[in-house]
Amino acid sequence: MTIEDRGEAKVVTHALAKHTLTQLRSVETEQVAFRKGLVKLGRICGYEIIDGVMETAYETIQTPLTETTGERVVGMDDVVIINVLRAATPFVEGLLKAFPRARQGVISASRDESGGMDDAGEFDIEVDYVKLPEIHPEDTVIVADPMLATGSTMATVLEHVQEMGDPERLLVLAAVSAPEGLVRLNEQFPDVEILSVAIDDHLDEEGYIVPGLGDAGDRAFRTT
Ligand SMILES: O=P(O)(O)OC[C@H]1O[C@H](OP(=O)(O)OP(=O)(O)O)[C@H](O)[C@@H]1O
Ligand SMILES: O=c1cc[nH]c(=O)[nH]1
Ligand SMILES: [Mg+2]
Repeated sequence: MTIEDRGEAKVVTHALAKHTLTQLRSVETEQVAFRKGLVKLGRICGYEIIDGVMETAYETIQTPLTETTGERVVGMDDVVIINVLRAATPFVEGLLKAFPRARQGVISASRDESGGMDDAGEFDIEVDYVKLPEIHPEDTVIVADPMLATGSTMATVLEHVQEMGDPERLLVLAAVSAPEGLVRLNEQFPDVEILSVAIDDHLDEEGYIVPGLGDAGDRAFRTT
């Protein structure tokens, strides 16, 4: 099993996930490699969710030669993936390789960085576009965003997602999380499972994760 429960979050410890995240962290990694790295990490995390979070069931099948027992992942057709624009777009592209039939939602939510963090360590969040599917009781919902910093964006997104229904599992998937964001989400959304490839050290005074990987959206989209 390459998912470890660290209390505040489950951590994806697969060697290829760590390797890929290290490439993403490096300042030498330019836009195309950065974007491809996020796609790759999304695919690895998708496979890890299948292996470490979802369940399998046995069933009898007929091969061309004989009847035998096979194993299938339960609920592959009941997966919903939410793309938090914009940095999650390549991450979600990778996740979709693991869950090609997922129903998808899109929400544009981003930090208003003009006023900085407030005294509580939070940002105002601008929500420009919301298109989420209905969520059913049997669903596994994965809300993907590579960066979980103060948790302001994800808290806003989760409020919108919860309005769409009550799924069997609600997962937040991040590449890098800060302790501050994990504390906030665990307090505000105790039933949400958080999965991250890394839990970093702290946030700097501008709300960036340290050591982190910088601004994921800017690096993937070549903006400043
Ligand atoms: O936990 P928080 O403090 O809310 O920070 C995390 C958010 O910041 C980044 O998005 P950003 O606002 O930079 O938007 P972008 O994806 O368009 O770059 C990131 O992709 C998260 O959505
Ligand atoms: O470190 C951070 C924090 C928020 N958003 C990012 O892209 N990076
Ligand atoms: Mg950004």
